[in-house]
Amino acid sequence: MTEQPVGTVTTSTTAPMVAVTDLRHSFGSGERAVHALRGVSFSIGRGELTALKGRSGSGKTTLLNLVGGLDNPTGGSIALDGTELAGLDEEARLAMRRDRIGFVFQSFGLIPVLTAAENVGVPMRLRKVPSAQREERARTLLAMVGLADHADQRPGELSGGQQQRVAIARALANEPDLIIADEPTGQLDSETGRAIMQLLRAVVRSEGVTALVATHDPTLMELADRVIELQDGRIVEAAS
Ligand SMILES: Nc1ncnc2c1ncn2[C@@H]1O[C@H](COP(=O)(O)OP(=O)(O)OP(=O)(O)O)[C@@H](O)[C@H]1O
Repeated sequence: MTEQPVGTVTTSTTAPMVAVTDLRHSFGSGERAVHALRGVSFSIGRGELTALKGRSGSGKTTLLNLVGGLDNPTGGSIALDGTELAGLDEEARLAMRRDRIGFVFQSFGLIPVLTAAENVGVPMRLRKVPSAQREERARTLLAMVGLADHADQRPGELSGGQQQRVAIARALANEPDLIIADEPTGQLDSETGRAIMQLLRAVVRSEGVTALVATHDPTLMELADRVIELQDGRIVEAAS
């Protein structure tokens, strides 16, 4: 049994990993308000890889930030594994992000002065995992993403594709239930991008995680279990 923070809804084993209902989000107010999301609803089952597509400005990043608990929606609700994000206090929300979600960004987001293994260890440090255990898991994860021989190199000594592999290993460090990735291949050439997408597909399968990935990359759309398309803050297509 995992401990439930006070004030959260009890997790149900049948709940979808992600349930988004009539989600709305605006930036600013009055006449100048930008309505980035205008009533978005969908759910993602456990172990599914969902690609989120849409033109620039359609609301993809806004949606990922809300699902990841990085921002509060203007309206509607988000439940992760049956827990309503709106019902969590700041501490519980932080714990949810740290322990149950792994983030992957377009710009990799690695710490330049740390080695690949130390970067992968960062989320575990936040959870106070002892260093020997951290080191061992970091090396296991780096081997899984094909970087066994690069554990002691710093990001500046790695290619873009290798850096994104480190970021994927880092996202898996705390055995998350959900991976949220925003344009993970946006800075990579198409061949490297394809390899990263195949890696994401493989880890979603092998680790049993759920993934929501914003992308313009047709490779991921082919590999995804489903594709959700956003247009002007609304879902226009939710193919399975
Ligand atoms: N912090 C902000 N302040 C004001 N408007 C914002 C802010 N962030 C996003 N927006 C607006 O919200 C809308 C949705 O933006 P969002 O970044 O979610 O789109 P996107 O689909 O991720 O685009 P891209 O593919 O270019 O990353 C856009 O009109 C954008 O200008």
